[in-house]
Amino acid sequence: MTEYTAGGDPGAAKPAYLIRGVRVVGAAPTDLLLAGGVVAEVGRDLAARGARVVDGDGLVALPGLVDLHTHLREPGREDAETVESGSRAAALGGYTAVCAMANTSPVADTAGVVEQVWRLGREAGLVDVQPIGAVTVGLAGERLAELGAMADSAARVRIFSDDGHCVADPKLMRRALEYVKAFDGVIAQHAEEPRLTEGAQMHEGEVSTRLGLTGWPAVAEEAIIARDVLLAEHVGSRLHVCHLSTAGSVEVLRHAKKRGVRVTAEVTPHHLLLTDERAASYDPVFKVNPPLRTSADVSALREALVEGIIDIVATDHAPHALEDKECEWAYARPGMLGLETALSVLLDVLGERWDLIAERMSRTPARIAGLVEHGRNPAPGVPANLTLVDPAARRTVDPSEQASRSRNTPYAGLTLPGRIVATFLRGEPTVLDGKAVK
Ligand SMILES: NC(=O)N[C@@H](CC(=O)O)C(=O)O
Repeated sequence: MTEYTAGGDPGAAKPAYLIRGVRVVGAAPTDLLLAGGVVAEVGRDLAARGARVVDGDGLVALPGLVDLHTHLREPGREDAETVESGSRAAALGGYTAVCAMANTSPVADTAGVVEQVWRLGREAGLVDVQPIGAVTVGLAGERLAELGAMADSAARVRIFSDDGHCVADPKLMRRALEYVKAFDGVIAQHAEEPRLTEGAQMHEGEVSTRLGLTGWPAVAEEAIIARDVLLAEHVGSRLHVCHLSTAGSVEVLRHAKKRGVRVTAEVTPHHLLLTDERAASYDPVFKVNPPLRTSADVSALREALVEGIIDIVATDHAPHALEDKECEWAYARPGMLGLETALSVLLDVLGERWDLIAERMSRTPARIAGLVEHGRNPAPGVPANLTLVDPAARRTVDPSEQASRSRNTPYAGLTLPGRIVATFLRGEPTVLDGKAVK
């Protein structure tokens, strides 16, 4: 009887894996044989034939998670994160692909920088790292970056974003939307009208008034989304809205989708769980852009995610070095870690709605990013990118246990459901028994 291996040169053959008795979304427990980089067989009581056996009893198999919004900080701030440390954090969080934001130093606004990030991702080999290119040179909002050269590069960039900054100039935004149509690209907008958020420290509302901190009004986000869906409709191009955070934004999006505008949107785990009341602690770990909003916003975001008005969950994983976070609120950088806790937060927020979780955290983000190897339910012949979750486990978040180089998780001390037991990238484990393999 032939022995299963991962294929290729027999001398260098990688072991095959047999996952026994795992629950695949929407189906009864089954065995999954991973060999040759793909799911080779699905069925009951498969013979191991040399494959390494993983006990899937009580576990759920999801298509590997896909994050459309990750800050990896390399090049430039390797003290906060590297492509490798961020990739490891992602794998431990159940991800098999992440899209790396362009606000590095130098900015990822040329073919050279996006290729560098892409190559570093391949070398780390823990998740597929798909670089996002900047929309404007140096994120300065003045001139379009080399979108075509980045699209034609080895990194094959399809998503462009000035995230951290809004493409505020409507003429430039229109041009960018027009330009990317040629290769079915998408502009991912950080929706923040800068004139309305000058000096802003937190959400503008009752809590900011009480604390005496300058507010970031909801309308600063909603006004840009309203403008951009109209521009996207006019041009017939694809718009993606980053980290949507207000109830009003949901209504604008609902209207745009009803009109058939080609718009998609993401929400972060933290905007689904935390509110602006956290700012009362003056702990800068809760400072983020866009800011934490009210409980009414949180409810609206949850409903919109279930309904599909919001298409996906994206982490906005934003690692920051200690000196950028352990300081006075006003001086702290905005941003929170997200990769290693996202699935647990979603289980807490949605409960065990596995098909919905697979849709919002894997299948749809893969489709938006054009990552055809990802976001597919395990079936014979499908690339073996998947993650195994133990839904019965609970864990208390400890910042010192994060694989990220940074410690700025807003969930420290919080007990959350679910644990990632294993992650497979093209049939090879990046995480086994809850630990990174390399
Ligand atoms: N989301 C954040 O709070 N921070 C982001 C950039 C940004 O959107 O400001 C970062 O890069 O740190």
